[in-house]
Amino acid sequence: MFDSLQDRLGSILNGLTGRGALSEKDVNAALREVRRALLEADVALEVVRGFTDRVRDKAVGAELLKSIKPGQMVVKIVHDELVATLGETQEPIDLNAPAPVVLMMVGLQGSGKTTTSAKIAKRLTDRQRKKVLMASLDTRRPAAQEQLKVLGEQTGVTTLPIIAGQDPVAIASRAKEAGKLGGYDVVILDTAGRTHIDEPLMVEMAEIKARAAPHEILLVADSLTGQDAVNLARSFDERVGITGIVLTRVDGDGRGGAALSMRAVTGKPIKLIGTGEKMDALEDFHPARIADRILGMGDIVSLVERAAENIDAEKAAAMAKKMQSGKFDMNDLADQIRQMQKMGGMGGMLGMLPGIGKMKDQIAAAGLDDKLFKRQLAIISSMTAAERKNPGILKNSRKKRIASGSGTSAADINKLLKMHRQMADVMKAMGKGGKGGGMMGRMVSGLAGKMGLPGGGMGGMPDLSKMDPKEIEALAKAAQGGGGMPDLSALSKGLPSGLGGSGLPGLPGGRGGLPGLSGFPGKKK
Ligand SMILES: Nc1nc2c(ncn2[C@@H]2O[C@H](COP(=O)(O)OP(=O)(O)OP(=O)(O)O)[C@@H](O)[C@H]2O)c(=O)[nH]1
Repeated sequence: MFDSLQDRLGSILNGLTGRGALSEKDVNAALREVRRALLEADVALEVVRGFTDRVRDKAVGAELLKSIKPGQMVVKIVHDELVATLGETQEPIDLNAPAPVVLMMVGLQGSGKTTTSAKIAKRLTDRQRKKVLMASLDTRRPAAQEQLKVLGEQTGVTTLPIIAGQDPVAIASRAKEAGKLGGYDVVILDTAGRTHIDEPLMVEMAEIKARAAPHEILLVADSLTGQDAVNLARSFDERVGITGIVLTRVDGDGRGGAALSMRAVTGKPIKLIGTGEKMDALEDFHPARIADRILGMGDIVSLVERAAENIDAEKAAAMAKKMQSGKFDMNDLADQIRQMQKMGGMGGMLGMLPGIGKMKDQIAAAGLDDKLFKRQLAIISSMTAAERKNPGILKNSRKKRIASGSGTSAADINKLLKMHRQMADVMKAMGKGGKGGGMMGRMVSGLAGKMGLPGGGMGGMPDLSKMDPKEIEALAKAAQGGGGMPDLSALSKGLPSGLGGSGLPGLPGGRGGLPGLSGFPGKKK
């Protein structure tokens, strides 16, 4: 399964992984090969285009991680994009409805509908202890109802007794009624197929749907038919409305085009895959596992994931050092803001402190949420590299340009600059007198810990109780006024007694550059 694609992608990406540097040209050349490989695997053209475009965008803009070669990064990007294309998460059959839950199986003749119905029935019986009733609605092919009966006997699943001459819609009604009366959890309706989609088939499906009110309509499609399977899914969805797809004969499909295109083209999830003729040859469709199988480079993917985690911790440590030396430019400020965003913004950060979680709504209402960070980041990214390094050179005319470039006002820019100046001052002051990285350093490494990264103290939260009260006081004083950051000294008044202060927070302090932490506890009793 996916063998040929695995071989092709493997050799293309292997050619990249060993190299120390990659140019845009290298990436483009590799992506051309990837594109060809996907097309040869019968992946839909529109899916291939979107896929390679997104990989290119991400690969070109990717932040290079120390200890990771650029090619390895590309492998990870391709992997993630495969997972996204396949649908991200596994979607099980949904049985969340009043019993009996009706599953309607639709598809063309010979796609594996009857076999799959029995496989699903067996799985629900064995794994989920469901009481399942199966009914064949195929009155066209003489042996069809008998075939399901035999499979039912084989798997120990009850089938609806056959009444000769009854039409499909009547059988559907009878099955549902029998399901109700017999206390069944699930009723599976195996509908008739055709060699191709035609009007009578669609009319019949619509009538059965109206009568049986199925909770799931699962299209059974043959993986080996590639793009035809995808087009079939689209047509069935338009006419009948499907809720999911079961792809059969995946065991014989070396190309995988249907599996890869289905979700992106139809928007409907592949829920299960058939991997053989035996009754237990049915597997959940896990996008991440399928991507692993297609790419066969699991080691590299997890290597990059680990490195990305470490880099955050390293960044935090480097930031602490920078702050100590007082070299804190607009790039560093942007990094800080991004860190805060990662933590879920001001609300998210405060939510980690005991007793403050409830204030989140007030913080959001006061506009101190992500929007503020976004505005601040927009301002910084509208500056030139030189301005970011040394914001002191910004003239009023440039401020106006930046304001219009970032959709803000000159006042916003002044606030941000003031905030930066004050933060830099505080860092410098703390760096001189500070020990062990200063408060901000500890805060940063504390936050890193909270994110599950190495280097955090006290379960990751900045351990304010161990901090020198003078340090906090100095920071708070220097931080008053200016800037667009919230003044936490006001917030802290609302902290429960154990954390100092009383009464409700007077939100927002608003003028504070850096959060005024004066109200935080100095030492624990
Ligand atoms: N290798 C393999 N064979 C399968 C799979 N699913 C079904 N088959 C085989 O495909 C053949 C046709 O399956 P059926 O279940 O009879 O197909 P159907 O869609 O019900 O066909 P009609 O009843 O004619 O509409 C059978 O021989 C199955 O054993 C699968 O996942 N892998």
